[in-house]
Amino acid sequence: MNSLVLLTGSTITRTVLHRQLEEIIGDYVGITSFSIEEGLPENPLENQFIVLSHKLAETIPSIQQCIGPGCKVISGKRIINYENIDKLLCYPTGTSIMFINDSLETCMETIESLQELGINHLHYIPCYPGNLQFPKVDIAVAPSNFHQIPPYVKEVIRINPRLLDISTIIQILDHFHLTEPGNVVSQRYMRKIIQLSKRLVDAMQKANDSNHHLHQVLNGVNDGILSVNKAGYITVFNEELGHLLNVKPERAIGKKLLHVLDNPELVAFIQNTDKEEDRWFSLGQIEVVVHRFQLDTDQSSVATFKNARKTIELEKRLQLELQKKGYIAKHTMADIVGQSGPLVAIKEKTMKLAKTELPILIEGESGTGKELFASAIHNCSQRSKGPFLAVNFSAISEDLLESELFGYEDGAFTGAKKGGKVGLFEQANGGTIFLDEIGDTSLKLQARLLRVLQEKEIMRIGGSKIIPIDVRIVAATNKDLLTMISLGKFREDLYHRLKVLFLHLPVLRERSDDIPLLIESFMKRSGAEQIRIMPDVIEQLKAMPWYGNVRELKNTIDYMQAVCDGNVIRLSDIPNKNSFQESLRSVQSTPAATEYSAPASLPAPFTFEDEELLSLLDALYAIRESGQIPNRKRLVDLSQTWRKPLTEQQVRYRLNLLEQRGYIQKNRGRIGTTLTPSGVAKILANRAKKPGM
Ligand SMILES: Nc1ncnc2c1ncn2[C@@H]1O[C@H](COP(=O)(O)OP(=O)(O)OP(=O)(O)O)[C@@H](O)[C@H]1O
Repeated sequence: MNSLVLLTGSTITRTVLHRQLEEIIGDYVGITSFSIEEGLPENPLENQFIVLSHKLAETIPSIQQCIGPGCKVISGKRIINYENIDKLLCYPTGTSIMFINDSLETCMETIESLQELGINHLHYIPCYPGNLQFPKVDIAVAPSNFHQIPPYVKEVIRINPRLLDISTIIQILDHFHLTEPGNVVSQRYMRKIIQLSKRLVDAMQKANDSNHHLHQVLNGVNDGILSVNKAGYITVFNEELGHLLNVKPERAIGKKLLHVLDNPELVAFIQNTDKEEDRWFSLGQIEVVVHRFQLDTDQSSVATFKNARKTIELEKRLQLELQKKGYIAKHTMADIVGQSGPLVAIKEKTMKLAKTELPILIEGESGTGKELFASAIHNCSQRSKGPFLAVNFSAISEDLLESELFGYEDGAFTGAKKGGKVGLFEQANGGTIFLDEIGDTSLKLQARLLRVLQEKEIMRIGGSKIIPIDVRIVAATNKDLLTMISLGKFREDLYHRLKVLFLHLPVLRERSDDIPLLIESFMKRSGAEQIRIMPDVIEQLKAMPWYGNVRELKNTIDYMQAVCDGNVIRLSDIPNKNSFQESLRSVQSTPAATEYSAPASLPAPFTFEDEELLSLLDALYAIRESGQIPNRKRLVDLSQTWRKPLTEQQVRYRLNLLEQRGYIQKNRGRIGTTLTPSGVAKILANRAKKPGM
């Protein structure tokens, strides 16, 4: 039988080349192989056909000693081993790659072969014994037996020793007369080569496809996108930018930026390597906002161009959408009325805290303006263009609250809406969520909220997907959370997460100097500027304790406007003493001693125009029963048949009173006013007394 002896330097090369030859000619030729590493034959070989793994092997003395008389020797030429090399195609142009091999020569040879194969978009840095000063890069190509790769390298592409190239294989086949057309050996070799090439082509195709895809994405974007490399040449220029600048992308890519843009100020701005920045530019008829930043990897500058007019229109549309859904913050810092020391101080603090992204806890008695401040915080934060959603924890039942906040997947529970539901946290993405009355949350919900604050992600009820959310949390309470923590009713960890920043709103009795300003603003807001208020009334109002704070003051003003005669508010118009909210401390002992003041939900006996209030409550109930949403207009209409028909303002005042007494709950948006269980009980008891009503 024919025989061949393979001589190599390293064991790994011997194994790889032996396998290669075995696959091609193993059926016809007996192959023996030796490596210097493992030891060469002790006696010189005679009359053998010897294949050396490398041209240089001829010059190695131990190899020379092996070659005895009658031997025919050929030095193999080698070609890069395709296996794993296709991975290199996936890296972006210009990526730096540490290229390790046994000598500078083999490094350079292999790098050249790669470049010839078309894998020439990368920056290869040769490393070899004698020059193992590893560069600080994330990717390395290294022989499979090389193990001293620095630990910071994130990905190592292992390459097997290079294979014998086709010319060497043909020489071997020739020697054994195996090259005749149709010979199975040459066919097998060709098949192998074709398979390898096909893999390479496939990988290139994949790279092309993803390039094409990226190209489509870039051109589908509504903003102009530009990238300029370190040397000032344009590498990315999408179609939208072409429209904005009136330049065809193919005429821009590859050109120097300053030859394409004739606005030196803009060129300087884009190539400025300082921090990220936005600037407004006029380009002919078009106004654009340019955002510039630098890529860390290769110091390219990237700039996005937004058409200012379109962006403003888009923002307006977005605001309108949010408005339609009721997801906007109605109040700004300017709506917070008052010039007293405590109010000015808290406004200044609020403005500073609003600028951060951290959660804020607002504490304060009922009616001090917690919701007003939350709304103002959103509007002067960087999220002001995003949605603002307010959730009142005491107004919604626990189960409903959980599904409202987190949403649910299709079929998560009986009665779940088909197709699932997007929760409020998801809807508030990019904006602020206001968690009002946070002290009224169950421990179970507190645990879920804690996770949101810690992980900034949620999972819908019945879902398994983790959804990241970008929402700022502002929470408020009129309860003393520290006491609740000591009673085991509030989680301490949640408290600290919520209270990263903290605002304690001053009570009205500590800033009675603000009362005249507040009165003036409420009168203006309700369009009652023609009504005069006597100075002694203001003095008396300033002297009152206002346990219901600004809300109570506002309700009182509304009431006085409704009842006053001849457009003048006099002392006699101030409501009966019993109508005012009492200090909780004087009314209650436990367990709500955790609250600062009487909660609005405590049903109190009617002391003011009982009959009218009951009629109104009944009317609300009737409207709800008929499946309609009660609003002020409907209530005014209904009252026209009563002994004393009500005006819209009177209805509003009475609704406030009903809410303070805990009989109704005024909700935002489409839910409208709802009756609380105490309200329903009151109606039913009243109807039982007066069946005709
Ligand atoms: N400084 C202020 N300037 C103008 N209006 C105010 C001010 N503070 C509160 N208000 C008004 O008082 C009413 C009650 O305010 P808000 O609902 O924000 O109070 P709250 O503290 O959230 O009450 P609760 O604890 O009962 O929910 C609102 O109509 C609000 O606009």
